[in-house]
Amino acid sequence: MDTILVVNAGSSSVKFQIFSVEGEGILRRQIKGQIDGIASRPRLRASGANGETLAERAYPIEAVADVPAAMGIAGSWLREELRIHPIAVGHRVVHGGPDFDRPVSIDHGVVARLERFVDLAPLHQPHNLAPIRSILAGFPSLPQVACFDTAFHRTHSAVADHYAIPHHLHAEGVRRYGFHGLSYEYVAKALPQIAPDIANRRVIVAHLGSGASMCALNEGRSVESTMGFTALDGLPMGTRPGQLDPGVVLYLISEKGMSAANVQDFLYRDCGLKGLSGVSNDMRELEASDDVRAKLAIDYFVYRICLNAGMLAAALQGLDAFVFTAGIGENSATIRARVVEQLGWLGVSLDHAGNSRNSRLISRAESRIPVYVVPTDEELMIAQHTLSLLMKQPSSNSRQERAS
Ligand SMILES: Nc1ncnc2c1ncn2[C@@H]1O[C@H](COP(=O)(O)OP(=O)(O)O)[C@@H](O)[C@H]1O
Ligand SMILES: CC(=O)OP(=O)(O)O
Ligand SMILES: [Mg+2]
Repeated sequence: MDTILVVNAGSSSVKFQIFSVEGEGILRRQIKGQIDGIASRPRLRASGANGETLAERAYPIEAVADVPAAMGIAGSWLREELRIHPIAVGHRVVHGGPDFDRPVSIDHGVVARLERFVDLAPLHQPHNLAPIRSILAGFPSLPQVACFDTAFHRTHSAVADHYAIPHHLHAEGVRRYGFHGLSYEYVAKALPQIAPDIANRRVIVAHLGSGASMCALNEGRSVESTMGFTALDGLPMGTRPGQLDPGVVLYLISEKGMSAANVQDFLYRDCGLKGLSGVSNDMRELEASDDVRAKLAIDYFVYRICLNAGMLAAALQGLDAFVFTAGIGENSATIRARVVEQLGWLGVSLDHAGNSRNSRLISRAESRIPVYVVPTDEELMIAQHTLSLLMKQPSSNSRQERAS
């Protein structure tokens, strides 16, 4: 069976899927797995084509303290227990910079260009590139494809793409890229089936995971994002602050004597829900906590989602639907209920029973704006892009040399 392996390293999880290639352009999911709760309560879960459990293992926090450790565990499970031999590997690569506006076949030159963005996505890019490099070294003729979080947002207008800084900085790549593009692309492609009435209208999608952002979609294309040059901006996240006055960074440097490296570490690892609560970066733990600072962190998260919804509705000049996705958006009925309640002024009203069941449509029939929960599938987008690049290649020698 010809298979494609997909790898998606996020900030609190490593997700992977294996698809079989069945005829021209047809993919079938065979295995879906993830290690989540990295550095909080790590767990490997994997299921087969019919949803049957293939693995369910909890790990002590010290065993999976970071993404590389999780990548190692997922890699050995796939290699040693499943013995998969893919014909191609598709990777999520968070930062594509100004030049990569679509998925690309990977070679050493592409890797060298993507290494330039490690400092712009330090929680992701190194972990996205590490498996690419080791596969290039071990299986140089195994096709690999990089799919970018930034590419889907390259449709932004010039005003949405700029900061108010001198032009030469924009020319060298200091732009408002936006991230989570593979997730938004999936939602944009899924909406015509789920909600044909609104799929081509004005939709806000809230990708609420460990990293979190929101996207304004018009006719299925991204017109605005809460994230910018890096995945630090916009909503508060597990360990990142979201929108922050740059004056705070100057204060950290001048008053606290922090170096650039210290500030980078601080902004990517010590802020957000973790910094504000002092309890955890993990929404499940905050929801279970009685600590007043955990409550403040959740209040802040909800408040900023609603502020940003106003901004994106302004970018869209109105709103026809709202979509929740990603770890928190798909699973936390409480956060969704609080967001919808605070957006009541927009004419949204919640179907509480549907919301507690994580139904697809969670707004009431009389709600002026329908609200949906759409489980994202970044890995399916990556597999589709990988297969279409594979089919464009004149001849692939991947079938002779497969990963073992
Ligand atoms: N049942 C749940 N209730 C509340 N939050 C949840 C639930 N399940 C997952 N989450 C949260 O989702 C987040 C992880 O989302 P995910 O999209 O997997 O993140 P990433 O891809 O950025 O690693 C964590 O904050 C986790 O606590
Ligand atoms: C870009 C980003 O923050 O990704 P994730 O949510 O997967 O950490
Ligand atoms: Mg993610």
